Amino acid sequence: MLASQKDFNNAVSQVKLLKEDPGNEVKLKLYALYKQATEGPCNVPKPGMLGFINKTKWDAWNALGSLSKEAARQNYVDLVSRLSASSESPSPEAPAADRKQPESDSLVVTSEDGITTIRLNRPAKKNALTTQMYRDIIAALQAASKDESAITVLTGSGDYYCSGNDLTNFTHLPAGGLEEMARSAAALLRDFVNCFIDFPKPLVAVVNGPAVGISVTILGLFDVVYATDRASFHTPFSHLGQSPEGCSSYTFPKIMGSSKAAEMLLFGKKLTAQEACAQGLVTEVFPDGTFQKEVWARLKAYSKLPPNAMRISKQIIRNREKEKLHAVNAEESSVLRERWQSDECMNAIASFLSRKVKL
Ligand SMILES: CCCCCCCCCCC/C=C/C(=O)SCCNC(=O)CCNC(=O)[C@H](O)C(C)(C)COP(=O)(O)OP(=O)(O)OC[C@H]1O[C@@H](n2cnc3c(N)ncnc32)[C@H](O)[C@@H]1OP(=O)(O)O
Repeated sequence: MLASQKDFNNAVSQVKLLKEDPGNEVKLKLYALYKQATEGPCNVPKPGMLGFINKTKWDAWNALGSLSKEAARQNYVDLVSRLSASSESPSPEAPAADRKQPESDSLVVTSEDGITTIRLNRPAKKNALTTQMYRDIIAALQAASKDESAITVLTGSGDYYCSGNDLTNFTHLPAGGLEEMARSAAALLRDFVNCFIDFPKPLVAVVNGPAVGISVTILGLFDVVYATDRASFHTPFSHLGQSPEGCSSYTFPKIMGSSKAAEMLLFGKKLTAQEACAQGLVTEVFPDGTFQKEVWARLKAYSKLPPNAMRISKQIIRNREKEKLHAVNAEESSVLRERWQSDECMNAIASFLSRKVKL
């Protein structure tokens, strides 16, 4: 569900309480989103060249094009909540030794040689993501964005990279029932994906085996994806009565063209590593026998490059897409919230859990 008028009004008040000046670029973004949320698409004439400040503000508003008032309101609320969170964080640098360790053993975070590695560590369950793991990954990414490492890596332990959402997440019904469960799952999903959209450093996926569901869709938000030739890429959303997330409804058609994206996202076509590389989802495929050695040697060399230059280059490459990605994430999460309450979805999960169906 998109942010309400009340959420928006709260965010407008919160901006005035920020402890740190967010800088001109962010203030311009806030201005543009505020205008779009309250007045809709830019509808006033472009100021002349002499009114430099007004022209800059007009350009920022106009750049939002036909973004709906609701999506602009949501993006404004998200931006303010990120600003509030970062202005409350105690220190800009969190050295690896001080890093808060994840709550569960299913995630292991290490920092070495300029690389922070976030490892999914639930091999007996093919690294399926529990609710706690989503939360731990959010915390790990937030810490990695501020630590001293140059590059951040996500990878898996064992023979799988990740089998996607742990389908038993949906079996623990809270007191508010299915509706409440879908609401909180959508909120968690949105926060999780937002962290990938906003991650400021080079983000690399080291895909050590098959990948399913959300672990595949978020690959479109990584900067580089290295895969073993044993990996496969599977998004069986229709089989599960669900719909795409991780911004894949936007990134996949952009990466591979709409018909190849449709075959994956609508029909659940599973790609081999070589196919995923040919489609542009994977950067490079390595033979399984030498995968770890080759990939880590390469990442160690890259981690010695000047970190600020890499951050700034990433910013240039990604920034103009960010608002769009936040809007896509909000929409996908809201659609899934409905899907999770559907019979199609509940039956599919029940079938998996009763061992009748394997994907
Ligand atoms: C309040 C609510 C919180 C909500 C949390 C946030 C929600 C965000 C959700 C975002 C939407 C995400 C969507 C997706 O990711 S869709 C994809 C979901 N994944 C699957 O459907 C994969 C299901 N698994 C399989 O089909 C097979 O297990 C697999 C092909 C992956 C492997 O088969 P294989 O035969 O090699 O191995 P096993 O099946 O024997 O697996 C070993 C054990 O691991 C368990 N397992 C594997 N995957 C999952 C999974 N995704 N969820 C739960 N459990 C999983 C499997 O059951 C085996 O367990 P046992 O040894 O106990 O039998």
